[in-house]
Amino acid sequence: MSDEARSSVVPSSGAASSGAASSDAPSPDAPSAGASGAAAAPPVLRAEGLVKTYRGEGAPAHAVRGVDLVVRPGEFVAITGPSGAGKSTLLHLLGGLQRPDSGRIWLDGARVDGHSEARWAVLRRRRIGVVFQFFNLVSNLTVADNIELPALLAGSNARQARAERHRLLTELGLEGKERSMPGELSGGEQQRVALARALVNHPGLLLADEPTGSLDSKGTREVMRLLSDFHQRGQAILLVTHDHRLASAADRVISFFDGRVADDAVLGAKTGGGRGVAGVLELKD
Ligand SMILES: Nc1ncnc2c1ncn2[C@@H]1O[C@H](COP(=O)(O)OP(=O)(O)OP(=O)(O)O)[C@@H](O)[C@H]1O
Repeated sequence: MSDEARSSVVPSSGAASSGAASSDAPSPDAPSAGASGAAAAPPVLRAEGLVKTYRGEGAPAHAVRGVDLVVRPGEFVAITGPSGAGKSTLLHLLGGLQRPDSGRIWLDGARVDGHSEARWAVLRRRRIGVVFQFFNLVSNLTVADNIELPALLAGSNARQARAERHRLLTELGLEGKERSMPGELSGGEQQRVALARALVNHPGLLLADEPTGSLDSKGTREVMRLLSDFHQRGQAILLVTHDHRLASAADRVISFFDGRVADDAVLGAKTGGGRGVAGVLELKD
């Protein structure tokens, strides 16, 4: 079906994600070096042939029409595109928050698309951090508890969870807010707490769905600077944003349109490196 034709998300650097993997085993076709320099390391995330159609009362919405995607360790990839293009749906499929109609997903080389809800929940606790536009903090838990809870659930003891929470809050400039409730914080502060919660278990991949979408320009700058800092220290990030200025902080920008990849540009190949937060810092209120 032409509607469901697969759109290759192979980076323009020539790194390959194609080749139908036919088993649950880690895929043998290791990507070649990308512009980000993450040579032959296995992908942190790989997806093939993802399709998602919403079927309700009216006409079906073909949100994702066949997408292949590879994210390498330490890579910062932005997915940008107009409203309704299918960006959030794609991110939700990749994080196991929604199920594809068809297609396959690997995390660190292991097939995961057939996992139960419970196994996906474990993955999101340990190996994939997720941040959303509206923070999704637990409103009746303190900042400290919001961050420590996923660490405890993942098996850290209380001392380790406290130490990790302390390290992250310091790094994120939120010292002294441990006992605050989320509702007592600004939007930018709440998103920083959400980032700490997402990163407390050192996931290989951070999925961020419009993380600055409800922030003013100051909050946006703070959050983008932090994302950039974490990326500089090796964190792989997949950022969904409709804002091209924010996308320019990434190594690679995927333009999504009508459920398909319209373009996949490795910024480093063209410019000698992503712009980092430079474009973001120019944002004005
Ligand atoms: N739960 C749902 N039920 C039915 N249709 C949906 C649902 N969620 C999304 N859609 C439809 O799927 C398509 C893709 O939506 P999606 O939210 O993934 O796009 P998006 O690019 O993230 O948009 P935005 O930038 O506005 O958030 C749209 O046509 C949307 O109306």
